Amino acid sequence: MLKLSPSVLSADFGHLAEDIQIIDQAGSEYIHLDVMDGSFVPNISFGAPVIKSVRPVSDKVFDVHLMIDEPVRFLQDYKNCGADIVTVHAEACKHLHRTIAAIKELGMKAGVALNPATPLSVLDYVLEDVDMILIMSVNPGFGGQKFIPSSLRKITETRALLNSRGLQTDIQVDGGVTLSNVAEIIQAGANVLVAGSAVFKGDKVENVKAFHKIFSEIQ
Ligand SMILES: O=C(CO)[C@H](O)[C@H](O)COP(=O)(O)O
Repeated sequence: MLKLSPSVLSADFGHLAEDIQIIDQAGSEYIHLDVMDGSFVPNISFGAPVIKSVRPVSDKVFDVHLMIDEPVRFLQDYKNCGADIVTVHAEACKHLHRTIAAIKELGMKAGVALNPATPLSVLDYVLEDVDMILIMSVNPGFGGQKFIPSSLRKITETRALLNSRGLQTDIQVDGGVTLSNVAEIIQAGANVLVAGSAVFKGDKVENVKAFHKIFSEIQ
């Protein structure tokens, strides 16, 4: 099933709770929360206290993308603030296998994100343990960037690898996803689509509906 995960990085932080309620009521399946530490990525966003403060406004899946160094240090905080899925970057973990196991031991789903230059092969020995693979289609740190075209081949190769092992793991794509390119991203094999500016710029409800219209034409 195709799922839309609007990235609140592009929301109005002064009205974050209201913006989350709007995209929830418009039908978004997930809420994507981008945590940035100013070290792993060149930007700082928000952390567990902010997520905890907006958790009561929505029952949707809180899909937390940790763009932070050594995220294993903070997993308990993300469990406590109500994260359902925690995605860590392969590049940010000294011990990726241990970090995935720790996320699952806390009762959350484990995602692993790959930056545009990171090969799929880093997942070879953890593939069976991962609930979601996040293919970054921009260099992480900022919203509103352009989709990197080589990401399409990476998505195709990820789906082929999963199929070859009989796995139906979710493939999430994040960065530069728009109403114009989402169909080809899905056709390449993605099923969880993150969109920041394409949802929050303009009419949020109409934008969510427009993504879902495309999803229904493909499904
Ligand atoms: O992880 C991110 C940036 O690191 C954001 O989720 C992503 O960039 C979404 O923004 P947009 O859809 O505007 O590209």
